[in-house]
Amino acid sequence: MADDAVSAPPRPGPTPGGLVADVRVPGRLDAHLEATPGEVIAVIGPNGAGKTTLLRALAGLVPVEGAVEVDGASWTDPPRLVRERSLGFVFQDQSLFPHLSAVDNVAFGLRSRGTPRAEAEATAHAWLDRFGIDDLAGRRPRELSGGQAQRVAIARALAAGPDLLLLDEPFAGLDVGVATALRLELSRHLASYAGIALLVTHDALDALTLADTVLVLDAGRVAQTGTPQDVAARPRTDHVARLVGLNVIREDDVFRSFSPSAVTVSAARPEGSARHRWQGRVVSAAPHGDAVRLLVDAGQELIADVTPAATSEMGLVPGAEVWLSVKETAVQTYAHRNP
Ligand SMILES: Nc1ncnc2c1ncn2[C@@H]1O[C@H](COP(=O)(O)OP(=O)(O)OP(=O)(O)O)[C@@H](O)[C@H]1O
Repeated sequence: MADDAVSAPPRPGPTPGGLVADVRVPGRLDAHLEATPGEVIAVIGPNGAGKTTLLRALAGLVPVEGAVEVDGASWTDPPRLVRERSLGFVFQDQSLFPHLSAVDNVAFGLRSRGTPRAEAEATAHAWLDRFGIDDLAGRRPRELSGGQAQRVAIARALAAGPDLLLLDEPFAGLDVGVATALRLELSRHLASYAGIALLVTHDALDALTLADTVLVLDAGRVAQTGTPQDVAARPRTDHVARLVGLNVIREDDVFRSFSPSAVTVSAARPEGSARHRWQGRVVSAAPHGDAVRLLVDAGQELIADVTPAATSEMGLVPGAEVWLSVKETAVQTYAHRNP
């Protein structure tokens, strides 16, 4: 048994059914979401939008009004205890058990679901091996680097093949290189994971590379859902526009977005009949690739990329008054609501 399990780690769980949830936490969150088996949903939004609350509510760590249904079974009526939900989670404050070795941490979830010790350990070793850290199986969490500990935590969450995998900023606090390697590994594991994964992230790259669907939360509500490509191309909130490096303005019932490189910055009011033109004040100027990225307060914040030469010639320092304009042909217009 052990040999089999080590050479061929079990694919996570039987294919579960979908998720349908109306998650209401008074004053903090009011969100509806649906997901199908195998779907990876990136949850993005500004600080305080309710991302962590959503995950904790699905896990049963925060009491919810509404209903959570997974694979046709209610998790809320009657309320199921956290340990009775088919869940794997990596929460920022829910670190590894410090007194258990890496392999025992990974085996813990399996053991608590009744898997015999030897089988649980063999499966845990197989998962550590998949993450390339089985040689560290005997180490306690304090003897692991941040990246290694996070691999153990993700392996632990996946090992029991849960219906729902909840990852709250799994790469936060890791060095860029370590985060990049872990992102690649996670994307491999998510590709063969049969359950539904929700991944909270502040990083557009995570949303674009790991997710099938992006769910944008804003002030406790779902502001937008769609494919990563759609959300990136047609953002409906300022936060997402910033995340993907676009400007977005709202006009009546449409949004208009345009790239910072399409913005012309001038000291005087632009001639002609440019429809899109704003007067504002430079808030900040910072290097951005070969350009300088200006953040301008023009009633709303807009970003514009200019050359370093133009920055010094025009004195584009914080406080400088400027005009911004953008040609109609560089502006993408789309409806306010999902079709
Ligand atoms: N334990 C709590 N009790 C009461 N309110 C809370 C609690 N935890 C969070 N909140 C509030 O609920 C709202 C959503 O917080 P939440 O942590 O879910 O946001 P978030 O999107 O995860 O933010 P961040 O990106 O900063 O982690 C915030 O207004 C927050 O102040």
